[in-house]
Amino acid sequence: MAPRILICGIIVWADEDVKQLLGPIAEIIYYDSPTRADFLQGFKPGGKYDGVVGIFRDNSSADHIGFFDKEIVDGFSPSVKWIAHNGAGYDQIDVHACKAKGITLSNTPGAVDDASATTALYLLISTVRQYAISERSLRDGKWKPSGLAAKSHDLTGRTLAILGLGGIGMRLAELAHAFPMRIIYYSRNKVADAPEWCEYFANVEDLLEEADVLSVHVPLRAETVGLVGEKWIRKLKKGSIIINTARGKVIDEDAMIKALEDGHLASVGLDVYPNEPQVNPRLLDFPNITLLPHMGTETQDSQRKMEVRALTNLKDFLTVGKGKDVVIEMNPPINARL
Ligand SMILES: O=C(O)C(=O)CO
Repeated sequence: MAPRILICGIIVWADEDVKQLLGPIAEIIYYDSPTRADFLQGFKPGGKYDGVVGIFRDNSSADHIGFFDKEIVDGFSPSVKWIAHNGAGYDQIDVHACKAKGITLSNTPGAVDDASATTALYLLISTVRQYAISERSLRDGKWKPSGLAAKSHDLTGRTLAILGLGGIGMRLAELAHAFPMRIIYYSRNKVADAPEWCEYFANVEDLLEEADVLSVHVPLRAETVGLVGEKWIRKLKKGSIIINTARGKVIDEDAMIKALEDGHLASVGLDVYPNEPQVNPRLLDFPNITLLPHMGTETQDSQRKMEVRALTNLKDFLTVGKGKDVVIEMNPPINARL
């Protein structure tokens, strides 16, 4: 009997790839659960998802069944061995519950780098040049607001501090280096293959003191909730800017809003929020900030790359027993052979 793979979400761009990659080697079933209770019921012996060995998951499934938290993961049949998440951030999945149950989790790093880094670049340019306020002024029939130049700068020669030099942070560094901006970064460890123009700071507070713009690229984990808080924000120079395309909860939103109110921060550019899709109404009152509705991977090219990459991880799991892109918390790896 062919191993069963559950598509838990929506495959938008890689419909043909599903057939090619998994069709010959698996029985593909599509989730059909309007509620969490129905989803969990499906994994009971004889249920519609019983015997599934691998799951493709994307964030759209959360609208019906919620996050892959401990309750969901614990409810999977023992046959489930692999979850291929379609996305770079996997904070909607309880990775420790997966590990405890012998389920390997993979994500799609790399596939999102271009689209997410260009989103950060857009926010960087928009905030430094105050484009959001000027566009609003034009739409209101008022041409440009007076005094804008006094609040706006060239990017050339200014310092971009990158918090977390993974794939997205590195791609943004390359793009911003073209101005050129000065690029500095903080990561837990110096990145071995970072170019020499990317200056490493072992001490985050030294980095913050040098930054004109701080761009956040760390994943959301228990230890990164509120990482960019009052103390770090106040270490930034007066008039600096924060860009966030990572996860909303990595920044202490109240501390950030306070710093916008008292002028310590000149602007922020946000693509992510603590409780998406809700956006704190206090943010909407600032004309000088740029807000996007989580556009980080809203391109067909990136979304297709992500879908193919997640499906390929499942194919590799089925054919050679291990997929690529296993998330870091899975170390040492689980032997996921069928
Ligand atoms: O891939 C992800 O996790 C994203 O949030 C992209 O914006």
